[in-house]
Amino acid sequence: MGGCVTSFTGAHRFLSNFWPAAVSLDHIIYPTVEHAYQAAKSVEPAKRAIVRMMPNPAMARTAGRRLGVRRDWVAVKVEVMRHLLEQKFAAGSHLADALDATGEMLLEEGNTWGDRFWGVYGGTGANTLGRMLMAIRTKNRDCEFAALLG
Ligand SMILES: Nc1nc(O)c(N)c(N[C@@H]2O[C@H](COP(=O)(O)O)[C@@H](O)[C@H]2O)n1
Repeated sequence: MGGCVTSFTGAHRFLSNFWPAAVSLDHIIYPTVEHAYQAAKSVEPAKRAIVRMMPNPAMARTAGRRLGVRRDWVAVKVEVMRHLLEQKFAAGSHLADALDATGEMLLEEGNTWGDRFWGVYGGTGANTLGRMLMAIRTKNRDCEFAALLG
């Protein structure tokens, strides 16, 4: 199955970081990747707790953006995101199955909020989130193949 997912909406909403999925950050569980990613901007447990308690991911994002980021944030944020997404789409989970069902489709978080780092806005962007999801999709398949071979 080729083609392209150009926004994480509708049937592909589960690809968004706003989708409910319990993930762990430093042994604390967060309700969505967005909650955990935004909390990770700070190393202070009290600030992380404020983000974790937000009732929805949009509010977690707003709260996270007000934290003031840790000094190494730019250096670590991609690895933080990868760590969280690997949990969300852990091989064998129903979300991993849904990701696998996207076949060979190009995954792009086309967006209206101007994000050209994680997604694509106005036809351009690094699409870092989409590329990570496609890499996890491939990795999960490789693991499954390796397990079949024993
Ligand atoms: N679904 C969704 N709705 C929005 O309104 C968004 N802004 C996003 N983007 C997500 O925000 C995170 C990046 O936040 P920072 O710019 O680093 O503060 C990342 O998870 C994007 O996917 N998504």
